[in-house]
Amino acid sequence: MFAGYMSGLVRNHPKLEPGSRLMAMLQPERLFDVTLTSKTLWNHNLLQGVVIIFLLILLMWLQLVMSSKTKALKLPPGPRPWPILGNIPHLMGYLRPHRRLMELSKKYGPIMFLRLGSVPTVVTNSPEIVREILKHQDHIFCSRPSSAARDIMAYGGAGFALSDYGPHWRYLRRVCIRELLSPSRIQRYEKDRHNEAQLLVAQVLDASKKAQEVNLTDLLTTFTMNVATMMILSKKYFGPLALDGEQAEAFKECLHEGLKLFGVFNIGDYVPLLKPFDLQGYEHAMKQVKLKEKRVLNLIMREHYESKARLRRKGSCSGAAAADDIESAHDFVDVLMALPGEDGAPRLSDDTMEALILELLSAATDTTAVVMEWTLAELVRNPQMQSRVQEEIRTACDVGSGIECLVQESHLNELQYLKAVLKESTRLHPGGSFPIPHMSMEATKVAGYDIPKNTTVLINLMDLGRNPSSFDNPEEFDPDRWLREGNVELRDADMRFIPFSGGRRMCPGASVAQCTVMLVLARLLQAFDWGLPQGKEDVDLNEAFGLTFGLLNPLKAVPTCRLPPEFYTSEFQI
Ligand code: HEM
Repeated sequence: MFAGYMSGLVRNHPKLEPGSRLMAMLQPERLFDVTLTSKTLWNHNLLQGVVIIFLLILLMWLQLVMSSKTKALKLPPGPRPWPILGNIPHLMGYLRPHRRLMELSKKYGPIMFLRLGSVPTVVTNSPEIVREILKHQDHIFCSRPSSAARDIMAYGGAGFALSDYGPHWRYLRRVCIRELLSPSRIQRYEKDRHNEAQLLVAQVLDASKKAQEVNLTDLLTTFTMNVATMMILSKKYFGPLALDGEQAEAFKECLHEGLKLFGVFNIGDYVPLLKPFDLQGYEHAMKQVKLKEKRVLNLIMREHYESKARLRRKGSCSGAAAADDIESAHDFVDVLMALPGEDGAPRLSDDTMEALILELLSAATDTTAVVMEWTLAELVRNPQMQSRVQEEIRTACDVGSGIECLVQESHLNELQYLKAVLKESTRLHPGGSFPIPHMSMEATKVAGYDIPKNTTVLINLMDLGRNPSSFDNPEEFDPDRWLREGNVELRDADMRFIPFSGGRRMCPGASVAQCTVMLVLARLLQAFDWGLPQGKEDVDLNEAFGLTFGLLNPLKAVPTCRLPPEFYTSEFQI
């Protein structure tokens, strides 16, 4: 969520020294990602320039007043803030700010205080501090900071992933878990996951016939997108057998652009006096995305309203009761529409439903795809581990006489080594750089330090999982460490790594995500041996930086069929 930090600002200057970084930043065309708005502002509007300078002086004065107040507090250690920009210059020029924060944590310790513009921020990489924040003081650290992205693209946080903590969040989260993410609901969509996974295998086979290597990143993203839309909208948008190509393209585009913009560092969120000027042009871009989102979501809502109306007409013609309740809902959107409010009115507004659909799709797709991508990347570079997983699958699926059946969700519990591989992969390569930021709802103390009200909390997931105080040889990919510990489940009670975060804001999609990831990994490994493309000696394990946290370069690998031909064309239905 907090991805993209300063990369958007000084993307072209990764090697600048700290002093020159600031100078580069203060040059308007570099600081503000040359856009139409910035050009207009700086080149043609002297008056606005004067207003900005006046506002900056005002801000400096306000900061002086504020800092005299916070001097009385014992804040966690951190680099000394600059006027107005606070610690923003300490992060500038780094393409991967989570790595820069790892460096700073080495200097300042497990809990670090940064002032990003005017936003107080705590950064941690320590399981003790994480437990303090997400377990013992979860009731204090469970709200979300506001941002232009939330206000513009996410309907002001009308869904629940980005909403402030309170009754609205509680109600929507409960509905989503009950109607979409409970064990019985997850089971209901098993057939869709099975079919999509089988189609993925067929696609790999197809792609491998055309070119030796396969772009797994693309295939996995399409797969997760379809699984999510089938679950939420009962409609498949992408790849073979998909419906409505035009709508799919529009959908893909706005989800993709939206996620990208959620990851940028929008200076107006941190220096509020600059907000009205939209100096980087991000807010303008967000408004454009919002228009696209609205068009797609309105269409989805209209289709659902029309199908409800058709059902109602059919019901009244045949004398049957109108199909307007949760019991007869066809998909999750129907459920949302049927939630009872006061006096028979619908409980949720169209905006709230649209916000929910959007955030569930965004939360479910890229995260799941990148977790699969990293795990496969590790297995491609570790052929012995790959063979061990395949042997485990073969044993679990053995139906006698050396014949293997297709691996199903019912086999997944037996695949302990695959679970350990997945766990180790998410420890080293979490789905995102930080969980969605939390915000303190009142002033408190953590590890003896004062934490002011409205402090944003960033848990550096990669740094946490590689903390040498938690693991021996933390940089090494060693799935056996979990077998030695005797726990291959993704939840770590000590919070030494938290792929799904923890506390009341913990990812509600964790179970369906694990089941989907395990199934796809098992299918792809049962069906194929995966090798490096010709001429490649290793997989490039550099991570991209963004809202989610995939490989910098798409994962390409060479599949070789392992099983008899009929396996690849087996029936889709189970
Ligand atoms: C492997 C895949 C996934 C990973 C790694 C992942 C990870 C996360 C993380 C780290 C958070 C932030 C929690 C926090 O704020 O402390 C989160 C929140 C969330 N996730 Fe996931 N997630 C995954 C899949 C899914 C799926 C499949 C869904 C839904 C179908 C989903 C829905 C959500 C929602 C709605 C939130 C916001 C929760 C709230 O604010 O109360 N996620 N996820």
